[in-house]
Amino acid sequence: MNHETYPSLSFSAPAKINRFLHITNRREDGYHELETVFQFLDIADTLTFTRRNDNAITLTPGIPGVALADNLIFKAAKRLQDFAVQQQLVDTPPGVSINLDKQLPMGGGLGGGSSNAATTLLALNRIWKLNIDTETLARLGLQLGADVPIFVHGHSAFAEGVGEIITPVDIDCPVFLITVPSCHISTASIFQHPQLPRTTARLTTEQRVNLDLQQLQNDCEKLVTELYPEVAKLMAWLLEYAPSRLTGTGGCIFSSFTSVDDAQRVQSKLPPNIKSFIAKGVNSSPLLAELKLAELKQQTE
Ligand SMILES: C[C@](O)(CO)[C@H](O)COP(=O)(O)OP(=O)(O)OC[C@H]1O[C@@H](n2ccc(N)nc2=O)[C@H](O)[C@@H]1O
Ligand SMILES: Nc1ncnc2c1ncn2[C@@H]1O[C@H](COP(=O)(O)OP(=O)(O)OP(=O)(O)O)[C@@H](O)[C@H]1O
Repeated sequence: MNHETYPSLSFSAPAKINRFLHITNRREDGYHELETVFQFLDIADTLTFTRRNDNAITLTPGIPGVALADNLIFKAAKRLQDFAVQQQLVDTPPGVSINLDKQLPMGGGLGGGSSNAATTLLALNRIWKLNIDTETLARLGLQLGADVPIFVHGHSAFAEGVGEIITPVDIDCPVFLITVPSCHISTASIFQHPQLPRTTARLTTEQRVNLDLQQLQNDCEKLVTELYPEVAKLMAWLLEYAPSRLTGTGGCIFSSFTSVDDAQRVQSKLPPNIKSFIAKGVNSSPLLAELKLAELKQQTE
């Protein structure tokens, strides 16, 4: 048996925000068609991958309350392993030990689970030397979650369809104060709610070309603030200081500032029970640069 030891490689799984979110249609399968602009934040989980000599996929530490089989990191690794075998890209199923340093709040609309899945697909594609193209990885990712393709592509983007039709855009990169209410909001429960508006008109070509992100809203915001008084109270408080909006189906809110000092001034006044952090918007996911570096290192080895 081959007992080769492999180096460990670490990659970021950044957060995203939806700078606006329109719901334009409900499909027959229950999924919703959206129009949104995704932007990444310079805050991330870190995943460390070590190739194994056997075909096992392990994850440490686990996420309390999420079974290994339901963890999007495990699901992404398993999906890629199965695909590699089906497509005969490998002689034997490859294995990996994964370590997760979780920094992103979960279930708040920051896309941590989807981002973890995308990082796993991209990192293992490299580590297992599969050479699968980005489009195919995005397609595999879409089977795991609507937001995975955007994290695979790794650039700020206008997204439509269920989020998988992606047009890269370069947008302003404010400093954000991200506030994290204590309530957990299930994405599925918001999308299933009878009072969710679902028929916002699609943007015109003119609106798409000259995106005015200040003017465009999040269609989930009215419903979420009605259902969750804690979010309503926090939103009203933040709006006194800065333009503020819900990300995804909530409950995290992002407030925009031109400097870290300004964001910190408001952060210092927040009620003590509200968790928060300051992050900058970025147009390119830090993961892209890390993958490029790993590729260069591999070439010189
Ligand atoms: C709303 C967003 O946060 C915008 O970024 C995302 O599109 C949600 O993406 P996600 O959490 O990866 O969502 P998924 O795990 O794919 O779906 C969770 C649930 O939300 C609903 N869902 C999700 C995305 C979408 N475009 N339409 C939907 O109706 C579905 O009921 C689905 O069962
Ligand atoms: N690796 C993972 N990281 C985070 N959550 C995960 C992971 N794997 C599975 N999950 C499950 O997914 C749920 C949603 O987590 P996530 O952080 O992606 O939410 P979110 O930011 O609201 O996502 P979105 O904006 O895409 O709706 C969690 O509550 C958890 O049960």
